[in-house]
Amino acid sequence: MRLIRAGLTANRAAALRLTWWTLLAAAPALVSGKALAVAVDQGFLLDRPRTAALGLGVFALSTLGGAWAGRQTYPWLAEIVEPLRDRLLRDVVTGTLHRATAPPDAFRTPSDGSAAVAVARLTRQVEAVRDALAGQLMLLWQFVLTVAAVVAGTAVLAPAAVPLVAGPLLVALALFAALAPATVRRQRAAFDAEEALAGRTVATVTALRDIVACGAQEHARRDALDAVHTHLRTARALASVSALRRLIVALGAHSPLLLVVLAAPDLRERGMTAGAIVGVLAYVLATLEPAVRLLVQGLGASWLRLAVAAERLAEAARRPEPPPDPHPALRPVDGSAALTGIVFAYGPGAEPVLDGLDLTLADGEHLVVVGPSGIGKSTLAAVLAGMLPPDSGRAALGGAPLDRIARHDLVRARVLVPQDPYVFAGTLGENLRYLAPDTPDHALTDALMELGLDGLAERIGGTDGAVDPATLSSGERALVALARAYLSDARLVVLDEVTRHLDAAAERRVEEAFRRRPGTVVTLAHRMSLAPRADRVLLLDGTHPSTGTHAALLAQVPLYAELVGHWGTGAADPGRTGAGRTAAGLSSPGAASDRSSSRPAADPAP
Ligand SMILES: Nc1ncnc2c1ncn2[C@@H]1O[C@H](COP(=O)(O)OP(=O)(O)OP(=O)(O)O)[C@@H](O)[C@H]1O
Repeated sequence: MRLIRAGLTANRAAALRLTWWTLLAAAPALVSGKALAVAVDQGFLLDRPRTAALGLGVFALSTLGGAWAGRQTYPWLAEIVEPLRDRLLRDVVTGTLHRATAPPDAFRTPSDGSAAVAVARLTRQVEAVRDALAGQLMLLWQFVLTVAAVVAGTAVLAPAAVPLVAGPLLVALALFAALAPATVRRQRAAFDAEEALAGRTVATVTALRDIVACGAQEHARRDALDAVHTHLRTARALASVSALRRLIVALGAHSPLLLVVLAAPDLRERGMTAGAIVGVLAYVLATLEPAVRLLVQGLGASWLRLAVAAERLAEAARRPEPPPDPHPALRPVDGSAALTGIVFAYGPGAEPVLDGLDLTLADGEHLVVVGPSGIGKSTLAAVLAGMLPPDSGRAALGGAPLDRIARHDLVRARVLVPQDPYVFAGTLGENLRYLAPDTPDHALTDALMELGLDGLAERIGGTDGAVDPATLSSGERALVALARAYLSDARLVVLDEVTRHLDAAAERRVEEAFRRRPGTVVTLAHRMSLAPRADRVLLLDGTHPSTGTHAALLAQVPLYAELVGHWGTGAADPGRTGAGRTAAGLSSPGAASDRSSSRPAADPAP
């Protein structure tokens, strides 16, 4: 019922059109009595065959018109029923699959053990419910309007006959409504008994050999007979309800006929014409009787079947309550980060790239990560950003463990700009607003100036100008990606060697822009030039990572001094020359205060 009500209110327009066409389809019921009365009173009784034929012709034409109007109701009926069917089907399939995949102890799995079979069976049941629902809805609609037409027609033709027609009808309908709950109960009991009997029979037949082997024939026979008797009892109870339904039809449709015939002399004395009485009889016999019979027997039986089937489908649509999450999601509160004992390897048998790494970052701190090429800087960046889950150890962002942060919160909390940043075809504004769609125009303009993108913006016609990624230089692509990260809400920004695409001046400008922006910045550096200006530097050397200020590392870590020396002498990127890697191999433990431990430790800073 809830589903039907929801369907009708959701599609008011279709419900109104359905009412309109059903009203037209019921029109013959209204016209038929009057047309017959005219044919009798002014045709047959006055010996005017043409008038009689005219009256009968109107009757026939109105019937044809009613049939045509009846045909128009179906598309609107479908408009109401089809969405209901879709919804029911979705709920039932979802509910079944949810229960099938729920933990076995918490929820019952489908009895045949196969969700696919259960879904297929329920889908067929939904189709049956859809058909039954459409039929019942139509029946109910037509009944209400037909009865209204009969009562209105009788009131016009022979007002004194209205109580004779409407009185028994109302009593019959009241009885029908009062009996409905008991009938539903009996129908359900009959359904259950039938299913139990079928189940018992299948079980007995499939276990026949075992039953004979155990000598349990008598027991099996008793069980089967019990099920048969229960089925018989419930079927009889249902049959008695069917008999009552026949009585209701007799009361609602046949007794008015009898009453009008018995009261005919009296009605004649009170001024009713013979034609009017024939008209009322036509209303009762040709219109009211079929309508009541259809309602009580048609609606009665299949509505009950529908109610029981819908009840079962509702049970199938029930979704298991999700078990309470023992680890509810957490949100990062700031841009701080903490890595503790991080071990990460690309594959089960592979040598770990990060092996027991510790690192803590305060909110707002700027860290530069240096080290030879291939040492694990990008891997560290991906672990820090929650893109690579570590094999062991704990990673936290803003006080929340990374694996407890919901995806959408993580996306907002941090941004990683990769070595080869991505620019998509679209306007410059769309590219820059990608992570922060609500950025106002003035903030966009400020960011362009801050990062040195104003030249590009001018060239392509402002932030609404189209960006063609293929025509941008790698430096411009890097700047677009950097500006995108700059405008985001992320409190942790990780820049993976992206500034290598920029010249030293542009790199400095970007660095200063990010200095003014609130939040933590981790820069994986290809040049040592960034290190002296960072709050801290992390040197990855494969076995003994070290952190500290540039000055402290320079003084205490030979590898670091070597890297800076290479840079100072104008050598190419030491990481890429391989000099760093060699130096890493040569460096001795204990060179810096936090390198003395045998366990690699990036914290604390000296
Ligand atoms: N997807 C991957 N699958 C397997 N091994 C990988 C993968 N990505 C990186 N590696 C290996 O992990 C190690 C660390 O790589 P990573 O890219 O983190 O180093 P890096 O210090 O960032 O290097 P570079 O400075 O050259 O970017 C390297 O030996 C690399 O070959």
